[in-house]
Amino acid sequence: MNALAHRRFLKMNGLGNQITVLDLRGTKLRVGESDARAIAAEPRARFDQLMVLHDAKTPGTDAFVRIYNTDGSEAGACGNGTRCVAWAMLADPMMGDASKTVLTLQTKAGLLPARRDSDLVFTVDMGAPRLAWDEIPLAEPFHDTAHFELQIGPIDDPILHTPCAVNMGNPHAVFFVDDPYRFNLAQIGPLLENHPIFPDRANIELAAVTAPDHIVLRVWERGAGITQACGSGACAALVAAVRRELSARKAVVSLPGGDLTIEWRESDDHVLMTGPVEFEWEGTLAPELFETAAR
Ligand SMILES: N[C@@H](CCC[C@H](N)C(=O)O)C(=O)O
Repeated sequence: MNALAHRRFLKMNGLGNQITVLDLRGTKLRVGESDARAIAAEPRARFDQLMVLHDAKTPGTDAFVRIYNTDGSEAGACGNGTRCVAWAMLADPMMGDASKTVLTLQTKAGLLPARRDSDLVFTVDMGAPRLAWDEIPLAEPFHDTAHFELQIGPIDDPILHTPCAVNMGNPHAVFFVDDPYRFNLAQIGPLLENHPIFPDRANIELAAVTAPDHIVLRVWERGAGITQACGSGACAALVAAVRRELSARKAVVSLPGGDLTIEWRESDDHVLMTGPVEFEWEGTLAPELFETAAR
């Protein structure tokens, strides 16, 4: 039997971004790509991102977190998922430590300190954006990653040819448009995500700056498709808007699932994301899940 069978999971969401939290601390268990895909296919455990907690690897951190997309691929950061994990580790009756209000998670992209602001609202320090072409990464050495030319045959709308690239623990390409809702994101998302200029693929953002402190955003997520919200995408959109001199360093980013407040702090270059979480239910992983996936 798959060793993950019968493990408890928490089903949560951050602004409708579907998050499942699985606590494997104190074990040597690991989630493989096919395990992640099997869990994503289970209606009660279904996720856009699976946040898997492992024992901390570094002194001063509370857990090492591996992040999986629905296609089984791994991501370096997940803003909405980090808020959900923070809730689980601070407030869940089984695994939470209610005496604490702050914690630091480590992912393969770095450290993510999180703070509980109120019952269901958390702020995550998403770190400093990485902006050099080879850090995003891009396949070609563009000097100005804030404004580079992207040729894409089947898409003839010139507005979709000049993105701003930002790495927020994962690669993002932000396209500034008049109205994100006028585009067929399901059609253009996969074409842009898999464009050869993005060797690690990319999350695709359509952003409209409606005021210096307000951005309307839709996201096509690498490995997960259209989601109701993407925390790192909201951070990338704000950073891109500042780089293009379109917005202030602090703004509300409105996604289909709701609003995040994002600040790109001048003092240390870090990006702070504040938003809510919602606990939906808990369950245990059924053994049949993995048997079906193995066939
Ligand atoms: N929804 C997330 C981002 C998840 C990772 C992304 N799909 C990737 O593979 O880079 C968020 O809230 O940041």
